[in-house]
Amino acid sequence: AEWGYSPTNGPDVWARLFPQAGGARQSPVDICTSIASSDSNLEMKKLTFAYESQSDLRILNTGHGWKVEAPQSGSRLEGGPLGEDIYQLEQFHCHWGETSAEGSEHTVDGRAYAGELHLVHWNTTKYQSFAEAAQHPDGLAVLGVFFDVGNESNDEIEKIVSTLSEIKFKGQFTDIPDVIDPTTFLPSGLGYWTYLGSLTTPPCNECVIWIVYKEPITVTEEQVTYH
Ligand SMILES: NS(=O)(=O)c1nccs1
Ligand SMILES: [Zn+2]
Repeated sequence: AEWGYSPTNGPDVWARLFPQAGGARQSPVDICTSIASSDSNLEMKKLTFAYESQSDLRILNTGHGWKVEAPQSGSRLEGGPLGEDIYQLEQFHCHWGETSAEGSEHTVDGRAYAGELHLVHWNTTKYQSFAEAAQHPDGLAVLGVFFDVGNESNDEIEKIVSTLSEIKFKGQFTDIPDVIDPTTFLPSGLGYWTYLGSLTTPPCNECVIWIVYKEPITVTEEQVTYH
């Protein structure tokens, strides 16, 4: 039985097929800004990231959005809530909705954004592979960036969504000819919320250190709704 978002295969029944979905640190969550506490340690150990630019990345229609496979041995995400470990980019993907009124996974004080980009990294200091890292509580680090709908389109996102007409069906993939630099997906304001959570889709492993940026990036309606 394929998991999805309908009443018979959606999040409320995932725990039947994927036991971890019934766990104590499940994502996504609603971020209640009034009870989020600031942590001076995080300010001391700044979160730093370094990405390579890559071309000919493969993009996949996951059936729930798009996913770009982007294993980058030269990338590094470290500091902030990540202790002494170095995390490496594995892939990035997007969650969106039928309309721009909803689509993000995390919400902020009950408010959903039009979509949410996830940059998925794994702990290469402690583990030998993405799959192994996903079995440990500090295995993955995912950067979440909210999409806000506005008048200006995002050029980097355009390079990605312009290929979607070639992969209309689940399981199809194609190459993105353009050079993609993941750094350009990040907002200018680097304030973030962080918490210990899980993969937001099955198998919902409780292995993710979440880092959700406060500032959304702006995209156009077309860039964040599937037709
Ligand atoms: N949406 S997520 O980044 O938590 C994720 N789920 C499965 C692999 S990566
Ligand atoms: Zn995701």
